[in-house]
Amino acid sequence: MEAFFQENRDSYIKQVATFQPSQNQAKDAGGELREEDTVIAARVRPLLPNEVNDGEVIGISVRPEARYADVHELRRKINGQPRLNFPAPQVYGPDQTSEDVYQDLVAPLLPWAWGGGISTLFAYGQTGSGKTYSVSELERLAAVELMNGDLEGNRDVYICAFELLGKEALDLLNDRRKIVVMEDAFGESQLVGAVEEKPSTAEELISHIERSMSFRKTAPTIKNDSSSRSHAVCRIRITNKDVIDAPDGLFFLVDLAGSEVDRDIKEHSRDRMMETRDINVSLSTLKDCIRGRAMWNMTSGVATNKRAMNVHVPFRSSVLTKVLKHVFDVKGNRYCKTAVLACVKPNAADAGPSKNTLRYAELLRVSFPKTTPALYNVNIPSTWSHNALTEWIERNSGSPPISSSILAPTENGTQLCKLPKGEFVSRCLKTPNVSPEHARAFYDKLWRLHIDSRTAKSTAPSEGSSAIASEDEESVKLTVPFQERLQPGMIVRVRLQLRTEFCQYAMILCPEGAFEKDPVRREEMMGKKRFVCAQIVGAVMADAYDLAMEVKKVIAVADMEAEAFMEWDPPTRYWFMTI
Ligand SMILES: Nc1ncnc2c1ncn2[C@@H]1O[C@H](COP(=O)(O)OP(=O)(O)OP(=O)(O)O)[C@@H](O)[C@H]1O
Repeated sequence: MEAFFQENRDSYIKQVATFQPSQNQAKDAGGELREEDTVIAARVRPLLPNEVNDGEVIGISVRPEARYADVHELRRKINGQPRLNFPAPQVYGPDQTSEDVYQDLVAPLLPWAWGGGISTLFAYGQTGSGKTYSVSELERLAAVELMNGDLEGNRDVYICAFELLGKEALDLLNDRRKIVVMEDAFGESQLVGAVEEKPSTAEELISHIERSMSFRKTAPTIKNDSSSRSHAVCRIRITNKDVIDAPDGLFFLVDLAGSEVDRDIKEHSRDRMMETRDINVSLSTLKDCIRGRAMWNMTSGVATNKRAMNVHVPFRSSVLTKVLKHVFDVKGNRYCKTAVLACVKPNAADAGPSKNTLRYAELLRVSFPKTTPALYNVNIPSTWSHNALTEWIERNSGSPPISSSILAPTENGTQLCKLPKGEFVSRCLKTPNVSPEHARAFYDKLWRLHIDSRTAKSTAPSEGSSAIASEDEESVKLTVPFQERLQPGMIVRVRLQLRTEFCQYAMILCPEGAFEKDPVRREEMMGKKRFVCAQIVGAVMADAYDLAMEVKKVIAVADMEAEAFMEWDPPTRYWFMTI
């Protein structure tokens, strides 16, 4: 190939320089960069000075405005014709800086993690393509933004960094000591023995990042190319001090092992072959997980959720994806934002591996045919437009009403349901006089409605019927005083001393006398308008209630103050107040 390339070198250079894309290829191929939860981009690094000195030739041209990378592969029969065009939401060429990449790719991930969500950046590509260079620059920029930026709120930031080499996980902030990756009793991935630092300034955070990188490069026990054989993971954990029960935000920056499949063919050492096999398995599993997760993100927000139900994310198939369980486990119900940066060498000699890198990146892209938006249904938040959502917030957020313009300034129903709990509650708290309990209860209310709408059988109205009919019926019901609507299962607020404590809530079980055998006496008892009720007591969890069926009391309607709305939460087996 070398001789073949030398023979055709001049013709190749000429053809690449005069290459004109076809009309189709010249069109803008990208999608909306910021709207998607998973963004795939490519970065082609410059030819390095030593490569120029060695007479290497550029074989990939980038058209950022058309969002294409053209790979010019010299082949025996097709003389230097472009072989592959890579459409991506964004393609960065040698002239573009890490700041450019940061602004498009990483800047949107930070507020998401800051608000309690999960964000991940992966750098993929062959050895020497610029993965470590890009990730380290992006990490530095992110560190400055996190510690000195304009992100609002009271947060603590923690960092840990580790390397996955074969089946081992090594702590990059602790002399490459082994750490154990295991799932705890709650199904969370834990890094047992990993050191987590708590920087208080951007400089400290950067120095931890640099320290972890230096371990990767200079550890004496490992071979020179270890960085291309291991995945390096930097995990930034962000705790929300304003909303203490909100899940921590997580930001993973992952510098993946080099992607070339056949590098160990020459060496034939068993260990190396196994290592390569592990890397290939992990990169292939990663592809399935990123695609699966993107598909879940896309489909779980829509009314017909069959596709979301069928999505399989095989994160247990490799150590890398097991470590990143938070990112991929759809049972966690937390939405993730992911960016993948496919790093590419510009060299003509590497056109083959570069083509594979771009193909891999292309495989990560998930697109669904555009469908007509689902019909508005008051019970399905994913069908709510921004206006419908605004109205719903105003009518359902209790007293004082939560400001819809602060909670959801631009969002529609699907987007608000995806918002991490910490961010949702923090936004609610910006409305004066809204308490954290109020904000949390409102979050739970929306989230439960969303989950119910996803798990319920299709509740979409049949053709011709009004989508808001059920709401209308409920509204009519609510105009009748609650005393005239009393029925078993209804929860009421009472002004009685029920057990030892002053308990305010009880569930109606049946009218007093309902089981009386003597009809005359039954008639008399039922005429008294008294009901057998079960007491509802505070549970151990905040804002949760338990139904104490064993503590029954007969309560007169006159002692009932109002109807109360509580919702049964199957996972916790408690009742929660509906606002
Ligand atoms: N955008 C860029 N601008 C200038 N130099 C770059 C750029 N990207 C990478 N380089 C240089 O290219 C070389 C290889 O980059 P880097 O080490 O990041 O590759 P890598 O893909 O991480 O390789 P490995 O898999 O072996 O770790 C380095 O010398 C780096 O400084």
